[in-house]
Formats: sequence, C-alpha cells, structure tokens
Amino acid sequence: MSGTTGERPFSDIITSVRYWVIHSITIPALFIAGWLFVSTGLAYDAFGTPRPNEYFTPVRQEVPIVKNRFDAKQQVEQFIGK
Ligand code: HEM
Repeated sequence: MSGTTGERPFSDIITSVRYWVIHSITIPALFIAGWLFVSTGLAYDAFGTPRPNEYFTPVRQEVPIVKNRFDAKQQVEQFIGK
C-alpha cells in the first residue's frame, strides 16, 4: 500500500495494553534514575562539572578562563590544582 512503511503505527502501539504494562514501569524508572544521577552528585563526577563550591579554590580566586589554546590542558590542570 502507498503511504506506509509497513511498521506498526504509533497510534496502535501507545493505545495497546502491552505497551503500557511495560512503559508504566520503564518511563518512571528512567525519570527516577535521572533524578538520582543528579541528586547523588554522580553526574558531577561523570562529566567533570564543578560543584557549586568548586569554581574557586583558596589558591585561585579569579575566573578560570583558558587563555592559551596550545597549553589548554596544562592550564586546566593548574585551575583544578593538579
Ligand atoms: C529501560 C527502559 C525501556 C524498555 C526496557 C523498553 C522496552 C520496550 C519494548 C519491549 C517495546 C515493545 C513494546 C510492544 O511491542 O508492546 C517498546 C516500545 C516502545 N517504547 Fe520503550 N522501553 C523503555 C523505555 C521507553 C521510554 C522512556 C520511552 C519514551 C518515553 C519509550 C517509548 C517507546 C515507544 C514509542 C515504543 C514503540 C516503538 C516502535 O515499535 O516503533 N520506551 N519499548
């Protein structure tokens, strides 16, 4: 038939009981997993994002702007006190 890819239509899937048996668990589970990922602080460690109290250190009170593109890695290591 023209105008169809032959896949099961979304309208059929999301009105089926089986879809909701599965996804009434998986959708909230994904939401809660995301919430915990952020609230436990794991996201900071996974992505290396500074925590709110880690932007400045006792030895560096100015904003950590990378100014030399060729020594960027070394500059970042100085900023984080390595
Ligand atoms: C660990 C998480 C998930 C698992 C294990 C899972 C599992 C499944 C399974 C087994 C099906 C086939 C269902 C059926 O034919 O009755 C399905 C389809 C589908 N799921 Fe999930 N699901 C998960 C998360 C999600 C989330 C978060 C969304 C979106 C908010 C989603 C959207 C869909 C859609 C749109 C389909 C239909 C896809 C298609 O056949 O074209 N799923 N999923």
